[in-house]
This record gives sequence, C-alpha cells and structure tokens, in this order.
Amino acid sequence: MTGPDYRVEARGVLEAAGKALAAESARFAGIGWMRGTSGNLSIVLNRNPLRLAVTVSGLDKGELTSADVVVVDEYGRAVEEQPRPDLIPSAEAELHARVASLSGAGAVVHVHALQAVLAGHWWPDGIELRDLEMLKGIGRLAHDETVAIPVVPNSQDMKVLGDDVAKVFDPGVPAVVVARHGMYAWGRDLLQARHHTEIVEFLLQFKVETR
Ligand SMILES: CSC[C@@H](O)[C@@H](O)C(=O)COP(=O)(O)O
Ligand SMILES: [Zn+2]
Repeated sequence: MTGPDYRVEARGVLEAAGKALAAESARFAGIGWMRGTSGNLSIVLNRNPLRLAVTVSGLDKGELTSADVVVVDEYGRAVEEQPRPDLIPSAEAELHARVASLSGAGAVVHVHALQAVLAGHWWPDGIELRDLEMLKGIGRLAHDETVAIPVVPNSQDMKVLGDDVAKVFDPGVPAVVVARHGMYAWGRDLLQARHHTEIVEFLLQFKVETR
C-alpha cells in the first residue's frame, strides 16, 4: 500500500476524513441538496489499492459525526481492518469508487439536487451548455465552446450504474447526472468537489429555467 498504513495511522486519517465529510454533508443538507438521508460523500485515502472513506448509509446527512465513516475498497465493500467494521457504507459506495478510479479525483460528492434531476429529465442524452461565465468554474471556456454534462439512467445496481458512467465519462467534465436521481461531481479534494457541485447545479438551473 502506497498511502497511509491503516493499522498505524488509521484512526487519525480516518477521523480527519470523517470530520471533513460530516461538515460537508451538513453544508449540503443545509442548502437542501441532501434532504432526509439522501446523498453521500467520499474522500480517496489510497490509490493502489483503492481505498475511500465514505459516509455511512441511511443516516440524516445533516447530522453525521466524524465517526459516521467507513473505509471501502474498489467495489464499495467495507474493508475488514477499520475502527467500526459494523458500520454499513453508503449504498452507492461502489459508484464513488468507480468515479474516483475513472477520474483520478481525490473526493466525490453525490447530491440529490433538484436542478440536476430536472435537467436529466429534459435532456436524458446529455445537457449541453455554452457561453456562460460559470463554465470557467469547471475548467472550460466562457465563450464559444459547447460543454455536455453526461446523463445516465438510474439503477439500483451500482455495477450497471458504474458501467454506464464509464461509457459517457468525459475527463473534461467533473460531473455526471443520474436521471431521476441526482448528481455526482468530483475534484482533486473535497473543496474542489464542492465547488464543481455548486457550479454544475447553477449551470443546470440556468439551462432548465431558460429552456
Ligand atoms: C432517499 S436516499 C436514497 C438512497 O438510495 C441513495 O440514493 C442516497 O443518495 C443515499 O444512500 P446512502 O446509502 O445513505 O448513502
Ligand atoms: Zn442517491
């Protein structure tokens, strides 16, 4: 393992990740993008083998604590060696791992943000955007360039969802909409993943409201 050895540094690393994930969840819940138990977040702890700290499943995302975090592998399965092996990782942990692996991102955000769901409804084959200043916030041009946010159909099978995301994955677009479900966005760290989430939701709201 090239990153932190969980048996030695595990608790400190995981606690810091759990603290960051809980704070970020509360932030997204506060703006209505993680209503109820919806949404989940992850931070990549190690690349090879892939290990992510992911939020636990089924809790109110506005009320997570730093302990509500699980270490998962590339299939989203909880690894054996961790402080709380009894905790259940997010039902979507496998998709987080797939996105992290496809994109090389350091953090992945999944929110049930309404404009993403509406845009996925209107443009199920991809959402085209152009000539908007906010496109610069996802590393694209504000003028004369068309950027398409990919859309995949929803599924309860994370392998199917992951394969669909892989088919439409664009390394120049740090987000994908899951139709009738929500949005995944990612970045080099949790802060950039947050920024991408906020910017894409803004862009999608513009698109929906000007259709
Ligand atoms: C109303 S939450 C629906 C869930 O199935 C899922 O889509 C979600 O975002 C949260 O799942 P979780 O397992 O708590 O991470
Ligand atoms: Zn979801």
